[in-house]
Amino acid sequence: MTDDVVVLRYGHRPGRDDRMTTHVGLTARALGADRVVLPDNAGQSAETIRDITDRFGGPFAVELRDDQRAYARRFEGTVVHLTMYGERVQDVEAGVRGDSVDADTPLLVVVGGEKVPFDFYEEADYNVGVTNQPHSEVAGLAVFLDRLFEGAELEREWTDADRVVLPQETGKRVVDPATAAAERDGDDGDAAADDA
Ligand SMILES: C[S@@+](CC[C@H](N)C(=O)[O-])C[C@H]1O[C@@H](n2cnc3c(N)ncnc32)[C@H](O)[C@@H]1O
Repeated sequence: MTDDVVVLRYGHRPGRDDRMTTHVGLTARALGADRVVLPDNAGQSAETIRDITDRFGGPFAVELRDDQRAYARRFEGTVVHLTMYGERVQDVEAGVRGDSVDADTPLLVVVGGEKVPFDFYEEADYNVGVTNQPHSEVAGLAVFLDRLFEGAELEREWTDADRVVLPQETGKRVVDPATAAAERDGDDGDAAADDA
C-alpha cells in the first residue's frame, strides 16, 4: 500500500455538515487513506478525527486548509474526483490503481458536500461514479477505497493506539494494546499447540 493517499473534502457548512465531514475523515482513516484535508471552517470535525486517531491508532493526519481548489490543482500525483456523473468505478479502478498505488504515485481523492465547481471535473484525471445514482460522499469514498486497495486495507495494523477492539461474535470487548497482543500471542500459541 502506498503511504500517500489523501482525501480532500470540498465544502463544509458548519452545523449542517459536521457529522458528514467527520465521517469523511473517519472513513478515510479506517479504509486506508493517509490524510484528510478539510476546509478550514471544519475545525470541530478535525478535532474529533484527531481524537479518534489518538485513541484507536494511526498513522493518520488531518489538515485544515482554505485553498481546496488550488490544493487539488497543484497536487503532484493522480487526482480522482468522486461524482455520480463520473465513469463507473468498476471500469476505471484498475487504471487508477496503476496510476497511483501500484506506481508509488500520490493519489488525491476529492469528495464534495456542497456543489463542486466545474474546475474539479476538468482538472481531475478521473471523475469516478460509485453507481451513477445520487448517494453520499461517505458511501462513495468507502467503496472507492476498498476497490482501490482490493480489500488489503481491511488487514491494516494500527500503531500508537490506546485501545484495541477485539472482535466478538456477541458483545463488545475493548482492551489496551498489551492485552490485545498477549491474547493474539496466546491464540497463536494455542493454534501451534493444536497443530503439534
Ligand atoms: C450530496 S452529494 C452531491 C451529489 C452530486 N450531484 C454529485 O456530483 O455526485 C455530495 C458528494 O457525494 C459524492 N457522491 C454522491 N453520489 C455519488 C456517486 N454515485 N458516486 C461517487 N460519489 C458520489 C460526491 O463526491 C458528491 O460531491
